[in-house]
Amino acid sequence: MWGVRVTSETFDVVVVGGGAVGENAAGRAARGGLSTALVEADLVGGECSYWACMPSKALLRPGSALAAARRVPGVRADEHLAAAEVLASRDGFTAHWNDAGQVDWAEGAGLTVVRGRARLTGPRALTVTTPDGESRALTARHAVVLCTGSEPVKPPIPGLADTPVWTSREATSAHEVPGRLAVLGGGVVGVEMAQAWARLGAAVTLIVAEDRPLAKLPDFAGALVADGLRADGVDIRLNARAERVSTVAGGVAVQLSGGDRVVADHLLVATGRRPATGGLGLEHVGLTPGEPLTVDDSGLVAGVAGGWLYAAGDVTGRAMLTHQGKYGARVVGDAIVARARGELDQPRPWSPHAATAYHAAVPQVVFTDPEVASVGRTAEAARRDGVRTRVVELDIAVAGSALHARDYTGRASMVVDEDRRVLVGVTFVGPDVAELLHAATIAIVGEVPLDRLWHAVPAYPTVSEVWLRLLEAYGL
Ligand SMILES: Cc1cc2nc3c(=O)[nH]c(=O)nc-3n(C[C@H](O)[C@H](O)[C@H](O)COP(=O)(O)OP(=O)(O)OC[C@H]3O[C@@H](n4cnc5c(N)ncnc54)[C@H](O)[C@@H]3O)c2cc1C
Ligand SMILES: NC(=O)c1ccc[n+]([C@@H]2O[C@H](COP(=O)([O-])OP(=O)(O)OC[C@H]3O[C@@H](n4cnc5c(N)ncnc54)[C@H](O)[C@@H]3O)[C@@H](O)[C@H]2O)c1
Repeated sequence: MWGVRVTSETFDVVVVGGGAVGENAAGRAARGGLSTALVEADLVGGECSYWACMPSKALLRPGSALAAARRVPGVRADEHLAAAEVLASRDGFTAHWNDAGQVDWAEGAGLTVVRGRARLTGPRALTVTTPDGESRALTARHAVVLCTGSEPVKPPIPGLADTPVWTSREATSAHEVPGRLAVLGGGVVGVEMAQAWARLGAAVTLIVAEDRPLAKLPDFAGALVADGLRADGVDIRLNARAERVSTVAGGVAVQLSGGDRVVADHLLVATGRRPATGGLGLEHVGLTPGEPLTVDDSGLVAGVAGGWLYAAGDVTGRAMLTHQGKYGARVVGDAIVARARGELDQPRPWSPHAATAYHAAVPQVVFTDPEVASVGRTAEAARRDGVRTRVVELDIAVAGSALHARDYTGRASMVVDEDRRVLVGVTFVGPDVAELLHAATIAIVGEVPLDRLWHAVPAYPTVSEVWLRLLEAYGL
């Protein structure tokens, strides 16, 4: 092409997308001795580091700590959050949106970092358009791994497309506390950001389409989180449908069905995400742009012959969580190395080359106050899978919880596969329950029989004694 310099390079593996997931896939491939390029269009580290997990938790943690202190008898925690310092601390956690540290890590791990936007041009072949407009043709001897993440979905609400709104990027990187913030969507982003900004001083209205926030989780989770948000002054509109969004003087207005109108300085649209598969050249390898990439448990993309195209993370549409995507990426990287050595055909479930946990035990924490920590299947999902279930559900009321906080309010449930007498799902809701979760993940992945779990004695007086209460309530 006139005026455009084209260079051509070959690597064993080319990973497209340098988010947490791409970094892990590339890191494992390089560790296995394969020459590996990591192509990133924006910041190495991706969404999680700069506009998602890290900044959102940096915004939430000070409020959780202050609320926790206030719940302990005898602690005088009269102070308010120092918003400017919280925002400055958040800026530190995002390294001020500078990826030099992560590029250093990648190069230290032996990766070649390629800056630019990649698209497939055919089997094992890509073109990268660099920030200065040059084209680099990359060829992969063994594998291309797509780790391009996800993008926010905006529902087709009249006026929304023409109104400037916040996505999670603005909500996690804003440098001022808004006076009034409206949040559309009662999912994980919606509840976390509603609480973070409410505790930093914003007047927050949360617009929820269902009868409770977090509607994908067991009922009690959404109910307890709604109580927590209301205690922070969040105005929650349940069963609310946004009919029109418009710009008004000084902000944004959301017209709700039933006649109510919410006016705010900013509107955060938090109505879900979809895999980012547009503009990737998928049509050149027989796939449909815009659709999620369906993968097998070793990460191989379905519908592509030759066993060279892999994907991991949000782009697959499987659980959109950093830890889960990184797990899938480790599996992909190791599977590519094993296949390059001729050591792998079909991976066995639970082997290092099969991301089997996706089917059984995906852990997630919603970092609100109270926290929601869940792993495995809900009772409904297990029943849909044909599992004969029994659910045990109770309040978290043990010596450890009483000591942990005055009027500790929390609830726990476990879903038991009655035929195998093992756990298939566990949910905890309450202050600081996040760290209880890994025990549940281990019990589910290990398929620990309840009769053996009975011998895992929780220390006294910890909140973990709720495990004992759950097993007693089951009948042990
Ligand atoms: C507000 C918010 C909070 C969250 N909090 C948590 C949390 O606490 N815990 C948790 O587990 N998960 C959390 N998540 C989810 C988590 O952020 C994602 O699951 C995770 O970032 C997915 O990682 P990824 O590498 O697949 O995608 P991404 O992080 O999106 O990375 C994809 C990368 O690919 C690059 N890219 C895309 N297309 C191209 C191309 N053609 N060429 C080159 N590069 C390209 C992008 O620039 C990007 O850097 C949160 C999400 C949001 C929105
Ligand atoms: N702590 C964490 O692990 C964490 C935190 C934030 C985000 N995430 C991940 O990021 C992804 C995206 O999060 P999210 O909250 O955007 O998606 P989500 O799918 O969790 O929730 C989207 C919400 O928007 C609602 N919604 C959709 N259309 C609507 C409309 N027209 N009007 C009103 N409400 C509408 C849905 O009912 C749902 O409650 C999720 O997969 C989540 O797991 C994880």
